[in-house]
Amino acid sequence: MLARTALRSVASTSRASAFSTSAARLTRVAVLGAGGGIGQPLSLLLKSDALVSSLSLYDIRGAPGVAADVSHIDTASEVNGYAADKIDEALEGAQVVVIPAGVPRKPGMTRDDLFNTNASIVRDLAASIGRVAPTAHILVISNPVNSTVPIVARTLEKAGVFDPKRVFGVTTLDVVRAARFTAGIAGVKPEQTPVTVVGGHSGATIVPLLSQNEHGKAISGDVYEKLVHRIQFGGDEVVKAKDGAGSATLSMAYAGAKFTNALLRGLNGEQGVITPTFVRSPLFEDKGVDFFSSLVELGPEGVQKILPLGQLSAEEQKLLDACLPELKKNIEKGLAFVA
Ligand SMILES: NC(=O)C1=CN([C@@H]2O[C@H](COP(=O)(O)OP(=O)(O)OC[C@H]3O[C@@H](n4cnc5c(N)ncnc54)[C@H](O)[C@@H]3O)[C@@H](O)[C@H]2O)C=CC1
Ligand SMILES: O=C([O-])CC(=O)C(=O)O
Repeated sequence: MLARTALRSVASTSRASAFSTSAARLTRVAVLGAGGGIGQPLSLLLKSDALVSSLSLYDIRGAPGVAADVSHIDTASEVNGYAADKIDEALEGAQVVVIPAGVPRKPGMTRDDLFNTNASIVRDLAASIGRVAPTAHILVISNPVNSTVPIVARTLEKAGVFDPKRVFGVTTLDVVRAARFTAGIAGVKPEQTPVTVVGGHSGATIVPLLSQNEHGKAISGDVYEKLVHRIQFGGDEVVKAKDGAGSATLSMAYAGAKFTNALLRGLNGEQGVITPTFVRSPLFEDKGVDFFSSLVELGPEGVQKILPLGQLSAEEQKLLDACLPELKKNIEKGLAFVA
């Protein structure tokens, strides 16, 4: 029952461009890293979201140009661009802050290899948010997500403004890939194969719960193994194809806009907005894993309810067992960086 309701709700978040306008509390959204490969198309998609009333685009390079460009689009929201020394102005009044700032992978690198560069970028941005927009909802895209989300949480905690209902790691691209790849195998439309993906956002920490979808459940043996591997390592596929020019940007912008729209609908009081996201979570606290991605119901204050995983197959239990120790290490690395 839970699984069925949850899957219907995930499917309901799949209309990234069918942005609802009714009874909307309009929202000021800031994008930090708006000049980058993800930031630019994400800003474009957010300009098309009727729930966004004001878009604040910030980057250490190029944000005013992106803002001027995007601002010509004929939707009602206002757009402003902010250069490197204008972080405070960019964050002023922001209710939602999306962070795709930081370096992407090159072939041969793991997401964890980005830690040395991206940890301090994310920590410093989180400190600015804590100071200027302490009640904003923060959506972290920058990798390694398994560590950058704990970095944001601990930085806000140190500033005395951490609210676990308002900090999210964006794992939507794993959900998008899982639906797409499963549909391809099943020969149906991706709307028919919503897959809940839990855990974290890198390799073995990505755990797709294929058994909870009727089409996913029918996939077994070698095809199942290959599908799980493709969902877990979909990012590598893009990194390899881009051959040194970066990682997923367009599909990530789509996923980022989709998650932002889900959050905005929840903030606006829409009922039953449920999607996986990486949050401070009690689900595996007893195993020392304080952040975990699972289905989360989004509401007027952000995280409204963290849902249990539901029934797992024997294969999924094995994947989860492999996920938890690696995720724990990634989380501890992030927390230790701030401490
Ligand atoms: N969560 C997910 O599923 C995914 C996460 N990513 C991650 O997103 C991040 C960004 O990727 P891309 O956009 O492809 O990289 P990019 O290099 O094209 O863009 C990053 C942007 O961040 C800006 N930046 C760097 N330091 C900054 C700071 N202190 N303040 C504001 N802006 C700053 C850069 O000037 C650049 O414009 C990477 O860490 C990548 O690994 C990428 C794909 C999926
Ligand atoms: O693979 C990467 O480095 C970017 C990413 O997180 C993804 O595409 O899932």
